[in-house]
Amino acid sequence: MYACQGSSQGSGSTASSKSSAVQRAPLKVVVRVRPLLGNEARAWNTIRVLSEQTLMFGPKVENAAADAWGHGFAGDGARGNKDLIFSFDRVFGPDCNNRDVYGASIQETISKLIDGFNCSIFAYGPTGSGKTHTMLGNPDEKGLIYLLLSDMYTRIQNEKSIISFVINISYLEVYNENVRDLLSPNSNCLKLQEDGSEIFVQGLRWFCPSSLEQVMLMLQNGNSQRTQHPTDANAESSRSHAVFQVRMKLTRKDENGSVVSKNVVRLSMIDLAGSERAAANNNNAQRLHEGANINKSLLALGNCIQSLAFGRNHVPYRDSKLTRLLKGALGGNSYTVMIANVSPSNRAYEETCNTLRYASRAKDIKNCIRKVVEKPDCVVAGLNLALDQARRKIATLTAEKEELRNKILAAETTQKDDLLEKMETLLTIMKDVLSAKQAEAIATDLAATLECHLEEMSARYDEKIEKIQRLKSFALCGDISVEKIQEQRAVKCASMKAQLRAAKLELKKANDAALAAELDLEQWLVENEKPWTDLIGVFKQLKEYKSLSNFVVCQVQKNHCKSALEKKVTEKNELHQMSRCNVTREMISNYRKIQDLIKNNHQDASEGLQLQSPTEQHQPQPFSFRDTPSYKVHPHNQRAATYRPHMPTPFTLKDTPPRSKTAYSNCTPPAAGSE
Ligand SMILES: Nc1ncnc2c1ncn2[C@@H]1O[C@H](COP(=O)(O)OP(=O)(O)OP(=O)(O)O)[C@@H](O)[C@H]1O
Repeated sequence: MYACQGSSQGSGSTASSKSSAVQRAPLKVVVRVRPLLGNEARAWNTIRVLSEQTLMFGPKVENAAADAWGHGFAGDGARGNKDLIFSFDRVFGPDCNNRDVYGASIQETISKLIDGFNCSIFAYGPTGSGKTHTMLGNPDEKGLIYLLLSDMYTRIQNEKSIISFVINISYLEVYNENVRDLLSPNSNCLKLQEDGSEIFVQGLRWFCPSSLEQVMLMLQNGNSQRTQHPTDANAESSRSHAVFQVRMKLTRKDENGSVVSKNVVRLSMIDLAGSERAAANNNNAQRLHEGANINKSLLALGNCIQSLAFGRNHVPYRDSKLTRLLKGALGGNSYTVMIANVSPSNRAYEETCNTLRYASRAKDIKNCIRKVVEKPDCVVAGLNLALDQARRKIATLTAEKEELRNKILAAETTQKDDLLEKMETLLTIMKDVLSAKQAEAIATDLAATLECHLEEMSARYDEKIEKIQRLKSFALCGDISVEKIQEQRAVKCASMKAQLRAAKLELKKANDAALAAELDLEQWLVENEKPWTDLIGVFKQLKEYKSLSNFVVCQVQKNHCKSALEKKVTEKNELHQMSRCNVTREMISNYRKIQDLIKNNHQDASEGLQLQSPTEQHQPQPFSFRDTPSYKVHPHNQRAATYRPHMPTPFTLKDTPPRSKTAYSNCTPPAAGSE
């Protein structure tokens, strides 16, 4: 709705502007006496308006005739009989409305603004005296701000052929010595910055409304943000000082359209918080704190007014945020109107008296006003402003950059998580595919087995049928039993077929599942081409690792075989060794048996045939293994004298050649274990 200017520039649009001609302009001070309100029916009236410029405060008894509204005067009270006469630029009695006040004291500020002068209007007075009623009004009675802006827009419309206007507005409040932007309620407390004689509010937003309606809407929004709390004197008491500012850039052109002059003027409209007695706050801690701050700032304002009125060199503007903000309006370059609002009720006796005294003193303040003409050296102000804006933009951009960096970091983390999640999904799909493939393989195997089985069964069945047929033809077997057999076979065959069908169905399901999983995988791969490619890389690597591991396994197996073989050889050798030992042992035993036999034969011969004693007749040849039948002297190796038994054939007696009895008589057996 509003074009935001984004400027924090406060009261000093004229920072580097040069004055054309300096004029001494006294503060215009008007007093407005509000009527006694419904709840003040029994109150005494402390003010009597004498003329358009004078009033009497605390009139004496003889002057205390009932006023036009039938109220008596406080002349006969303890604090009466003062008969103080005050004169001001204008006095508005209780019968005057906002339009009267506007027409007689404010309307002329429009001409001053368009002529190039800064203007300030502020409402001053105790709580419940009618400041807000005067400045803002209500739906039935528009306030001075509305009336002034409304006239200004009409004037702008009338003069747009010769003057072009650019209007910016801002609205702030000073509450408990903190400055808040009422048009950006979420903003923090704002800081005041001084640039020479001018005051800037850092971070204050300026808006560019396109119509009077927009201005009033913004004003309304700002008012809704303003701090208000009920007090004894006012149910809707404003507990802050509100400053509404309008900055106008005026560009005058001649009949040819050439720029004649440029002015940047400022109109400040201030609704001050009302002073009050601490006792009137019912001892509420927050209200007391507020009241103390309000009173402190109003006291600082009173001191500034006093210093300015007495022409002192030092004006204590820095004593409060309010006086710092009003520096331009009080004693500075501004045509200023002070509206002192007072209540005629004797309940506000002290406050009214003080207000009238300060207002009277303020009349002596003379501001130095000069036309604010935008000249080349004003460019410096513009540049300062631009610099200020650029700095703020840099700060904003830096903050945005930081925010973006954080967002990118967060996004990266999320993407990583996403990728991991996708990988997990892929793994799950792959597992599904694998199990589907395995199920398919099992089902295929089962189907093949069943088919084979069925074929085999069918063949056997056919065979049996044939056999039965044959038996039927030749044997006694009746038709009925053959039929039964056939029936049983058919049942078995049907069950086998059913099994086959079920297996085929399983196979189909497995196929479908595999297909679906493959499709899922394909889709996933399309969606996640990159992680898939990466995965393929991983799989390739895995394949390489697998072939490597196969190779290692082969090597291990080979080694294993080798060691098994070696073990077998060792076993064989051991067996061989054992069998050799056995043979030797058998040979020895055989040899002994032969010796015994020879002995026996020899005895028999000696007894029966009267043979010569072998010792006498035949010296037996010493036993040599050459005599054994297994000994073979190779014709080409006559020198070989080593006994090499023919291992598989055990040595037996029947293999020994017939020999003379004496030949064995003195034989000695070979040592056990020798070859
Ligand atoms: N001229 C007037 N005519 C009729 N009623 C008035 C007039 N001035 C003030 N009032 C009424 O007096 C009451 C107090 O007025 P207002 O809120 O404007 O006081 P105030 O000075 O702004 O007080 P505070 O400082 O506590 O905010 C209101 O109900 C208002 O309607």
